[in-house]
Amino acid sequence: MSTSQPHTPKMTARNVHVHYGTTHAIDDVDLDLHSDEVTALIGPSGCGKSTFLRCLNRMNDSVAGCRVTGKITLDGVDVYEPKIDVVQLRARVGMVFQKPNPFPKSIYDNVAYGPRIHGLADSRTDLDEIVATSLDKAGLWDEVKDRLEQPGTALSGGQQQRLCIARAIAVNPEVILMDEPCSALDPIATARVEALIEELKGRYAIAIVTHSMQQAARISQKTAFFHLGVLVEHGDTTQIFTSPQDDRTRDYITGRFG
Ligand SMILES: Nc1ncnc2c1ncn2[C@@H]1O[C@H](COP(=O)(O)OP(=O)(O)OP(=O)(O)O)[C@@H](O)[C@H]1O
Repeated sequence: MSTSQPHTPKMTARNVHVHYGTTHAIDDVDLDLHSDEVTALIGPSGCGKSTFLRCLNRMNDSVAGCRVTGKITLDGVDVYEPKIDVVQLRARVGMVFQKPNPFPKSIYDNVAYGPRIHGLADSRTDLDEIVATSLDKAGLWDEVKDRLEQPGTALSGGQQQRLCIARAIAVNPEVILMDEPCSALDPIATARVEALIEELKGRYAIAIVTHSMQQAARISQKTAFFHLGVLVEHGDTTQIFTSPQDDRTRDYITGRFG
């Protein structure tokens, strides 16, 4: 659960640069993520949105040739310090991907997997409770409660994405990173996931990469516009969409490029 004061950022990024070999993918980015807030990361293809998102829970660690410099903190602690346990970090800073990726296991075991490896349940009853609560928070419980032993992969795409969100929630994250979570979903499933993000924002700091300006405007309180690896502009979503300060932001949100 959040330990930050409301005005204290949950996560901070300062002077963050990312290189893939000789490609400078992120160039001196500063950004804060706050609890109780959704931050949308927008910008044209290849501008570095996913790269930046993946730095926040060190998903880039395993990418060959990727080098991250600068400082990223969670509750004031540098997440790149050698003492940081990356498995614990990724439980605190969970991730939901573009394509729903349930494990080839039952619905129950998909959600129970994290709590089991992190020792969060003392008994089967505890585990049952965590699974039920997580599925409920993810808005999926009523649809699956009578078929928890069926494979997660047998659900619809939208249900699978909500299962992946339940899986992230099950280990009590403080931050949830979402990389285009609705791009593989139809409009109805998208609306359900957006409604879920709206409900979840009271409990977690959420950062979401999206190509949809409408989605960013609907679900986020803060918007960060990236271009060629640079964070061009960041602020209240309403301000970014109604009175952007930079011509590049204005051109992008009005559809002149991207
Ligand atoms: N694994 C990788 N190896 C080498 N270069 C990479 C790798 N991943 C991304 N890049 C490069 O880093 C830059 C930023 O890519 P990134 O995927 O972060 O952009 P993006 O804004 O998320 O794009 P999109 O909206 O198309 O998903 C691009 O130039 C891309 O080619």
